[in-house]
Amino acid sequence: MNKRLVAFDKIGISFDGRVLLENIEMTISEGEIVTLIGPNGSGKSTLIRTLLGLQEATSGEIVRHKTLRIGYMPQKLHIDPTLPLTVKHFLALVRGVDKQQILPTLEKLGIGHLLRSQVHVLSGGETQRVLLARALLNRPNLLVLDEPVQGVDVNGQVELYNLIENIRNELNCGVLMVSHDLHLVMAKTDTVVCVNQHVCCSGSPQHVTGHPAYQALFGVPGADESIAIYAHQHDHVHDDHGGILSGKDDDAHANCKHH
Ligand SMILES: Nc1ncnc2c1ncn2[C@@H]1O[C@H](COP(=O)(O)OP(=O)(O)OP(=O)(O)O)[C@@H](O)[C@H]1O
Repeated sequence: MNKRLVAFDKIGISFDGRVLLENIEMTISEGEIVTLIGPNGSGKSTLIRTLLGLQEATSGEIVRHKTLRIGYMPQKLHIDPTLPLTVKHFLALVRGVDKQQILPTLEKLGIGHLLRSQVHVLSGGETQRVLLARALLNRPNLLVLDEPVQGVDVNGQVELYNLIENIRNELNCGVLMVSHDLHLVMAKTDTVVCVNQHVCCSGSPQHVTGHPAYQALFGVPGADESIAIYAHQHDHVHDDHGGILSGKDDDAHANCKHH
């Protein structure tokens, strides 16, 4: 059986007394692709930051397997555009990197030809692959990807998701990713976790997309299935502290795991 790499155990996060997340339960095992979805500002990146140890949880704990080794791919590359920096030098900055692995890793991701390119001239898709290469050079057993296809066109998105799936198949690593795309990502995911203050629903893509809580949150496109539109129907009301107000909108949470 694949080993469990991470378990979020009743994680709660509040800022200035405002509850952002509560009672978050989620696990990621080797070989498993888990995708976090949820509306803007629902705390997906904050959960990732908590896993990375950059944000403290207000309650609960994250249980990490003793062998856990994370390769993290951030949403964006923040580098001063006036700073001359080649892809090779950028990747050589990875702590403990085996420099012999830089070119093979780039080649595996189809960007070996970019070795001597300046990082700030790369396209959106090329930048994402370089960031993925950096995450892989950390020799992870868990890849953590925060919106990995951001700034990439639809064809590029399909290719990137295919790459991520191939990497998982090859390394048997776990993958935790945040995504706003509901259609493409579903096909590449073992487990979907839908957060909106709490875990509204989770499970296989088939289970989640058929779940009333998911359907209450996301508009599912009917006529044109070729492109999924991220449509968050915010059909319940939060109070000033992020709590969910009761009333006629209760149905949106009627099927949630946590109240
Ligand atoms: N350190 C912090 N102090 C105060 N508020 C914070 C802090 N970090 C995050 N927040 C707030 O928490 C909320 C959730 O932010 P987060 O970036 O995790 O959401 P998200 O689900 O990733 O959003 P998006 O889909 O837009 O990327 C935001 O309102 C943000 O301003």
